[in-house]
Amino acid sequence: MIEARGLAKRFTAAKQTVEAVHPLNLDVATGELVALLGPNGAGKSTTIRMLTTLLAPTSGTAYVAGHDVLRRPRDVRLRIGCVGQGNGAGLGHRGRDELISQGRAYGLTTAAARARAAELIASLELQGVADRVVSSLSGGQRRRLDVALGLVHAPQLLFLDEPSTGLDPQNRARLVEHVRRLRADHGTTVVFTTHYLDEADRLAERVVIVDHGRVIADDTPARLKAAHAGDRIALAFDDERAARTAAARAGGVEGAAVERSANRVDVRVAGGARIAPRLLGEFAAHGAAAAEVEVSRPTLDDVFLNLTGRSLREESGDRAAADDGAEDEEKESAA
Ligand SMILES: Nc1ncnc2c1ncn2[C@@H]1O[C@H](COP(=O)(O)OP(=O)(O)OP(=O)(O)O)[C@@H](O)[C@H]1O
Repeated sequence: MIEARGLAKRFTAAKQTVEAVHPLNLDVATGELVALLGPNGAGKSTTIRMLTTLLAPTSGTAYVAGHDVLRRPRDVRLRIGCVGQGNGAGLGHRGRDELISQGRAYGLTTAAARARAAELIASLELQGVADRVVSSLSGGQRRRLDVALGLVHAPQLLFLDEPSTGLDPQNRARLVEHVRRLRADHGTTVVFTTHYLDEADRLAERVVIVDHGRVIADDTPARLKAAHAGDRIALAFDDERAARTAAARAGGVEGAAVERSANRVDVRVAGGARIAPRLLGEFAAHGAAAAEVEVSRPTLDDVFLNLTGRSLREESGDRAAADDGAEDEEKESAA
């Protein structure tokens, strides 16, 4: 469904060059549900904009839904849906009318566009919402309407750029459910970006982690966690002496990474739940009984931390910093 080879984008602005996307190879098979994950400014949106024909690559090629994004942008656009970071619907219009006009723009007859709008309203639970003007809708309702707009022409491939940003947890969960159902019911291939690591973990079958414009990992969430992050055994002791003894004992466990800070010890190791009871017994036998213990499974953030030495969470706060001072010199391909 997607075959990108050496796809790259360089922006030049105010005598500064930003390598937004380094030559990137990406294959997405039909029906896959793929998350692009990375900190602000990593190059996720730029990648999606190149794949959706909105931005011309500096170099490289990409076939999307069977067509070359540079040579056959129209054919690509007819086959894909794209929900960007902004709202797609006109604020003064009713959602249903927006859906119908979008259907007409894709060549459906008025009757077919009406039927399609009704179908999407039902499947995205927009009854009662679609007949109000867009400006009166909540963020979550608008986001669902945006997704519906992206689906009017029944695309084979749907791109969602941060679909859940700004939504409350309940609406995020609903959107995730809708995306899942979409794939189950229609076999739609979905590529989405997100800053929510738990969302990528729960929804995606495959996670492509991007950092500084490069793909640094690409696998299922489970395999990424197994390969790059162990379970975490967090321990607290009554005093520092006990913590030091425990850290030394834990250091003897094969493959364990141990960190101590005052009376706290963190052990990263595969199979932590199995290893923890044995360790606790060993600590106690050496006069260093633990006061508290917590075993947690790794997250995708632990994977990122392990790969880059930085936390995705620390970096996802300041969007403005990533875009700072960059004038827009991109070349938009004609609509
Ligand atoms: N039009 C532009 N002109 C100049 N630089 C740009 C432009 N668009 C993006 N960039 C730069 O390219 C890099 C990648 O940006 P991009 O928006 O693709 O990142 P992202 O991973 O989508 O980030 P976010 O999570 O914040 O949306 C950043 O350094 C950004 O400042």
